[in-house]
Amino acid sequence: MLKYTIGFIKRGDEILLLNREKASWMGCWNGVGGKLEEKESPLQCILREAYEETGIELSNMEYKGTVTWIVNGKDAGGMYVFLAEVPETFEFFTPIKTAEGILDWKKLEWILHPKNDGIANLHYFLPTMLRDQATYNHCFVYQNKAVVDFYSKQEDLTTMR
Ligand SMILES: Nc1nc2c([nH]c(=O)n2[C@H]2C[C@H](O)[C@@H](COP(=O)(O)OP(=O)(O)OP(=O)(O)O)O2)c(=O)[nH]1
Repeated sequence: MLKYTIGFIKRGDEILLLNREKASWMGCWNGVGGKLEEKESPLQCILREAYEETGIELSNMEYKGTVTWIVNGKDAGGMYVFLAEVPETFEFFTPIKTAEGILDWKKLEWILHPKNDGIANLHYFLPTMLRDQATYNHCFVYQNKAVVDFYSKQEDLTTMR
């Protein structure tokens, strides 16, 4: 079982991102989400975290796979990834300053721009996740803070039943 969830709320060509105020995330835009609580399923966790962090009550989010990290040769855990598409008419006015940080709708073009270093490592896995119906296991290999390898594998759902 992985420890975290991350979720992307998509409205047209924008995604609602959070710039957390926590020291470890300072200045870095990322999806909503957080740590799984005891006895909570990944879906329950992301729906709770999305509500806590944005106030948006989603009834469902689509499971899109996992992201895991290997840091200096060691398994460093990972997160379950979810997506929710809301209609383009969905009203949620930003930027909003919350207890967690700042929420804002960000254009996909901005999120995926290769020169954008004000964002968590989303450009590696977000395009596949948005394009493909299948679920994937994405893996980052870090050497200290630098990504030295990244690979994705389509999830084999037969082994998960
Ligand atoms: N894109 C990306 N997201 C990450 C990475 N590592 C990581 O924890 N996340 C995600 C998982 C969660 O959605 C979020 C972590 O949020 P958080 O540490 O504030 O979680 P939390 O509020 O539940 O934690 P806590 O206050 O209970 O300690 O960031 C990463 O390397 N890349």
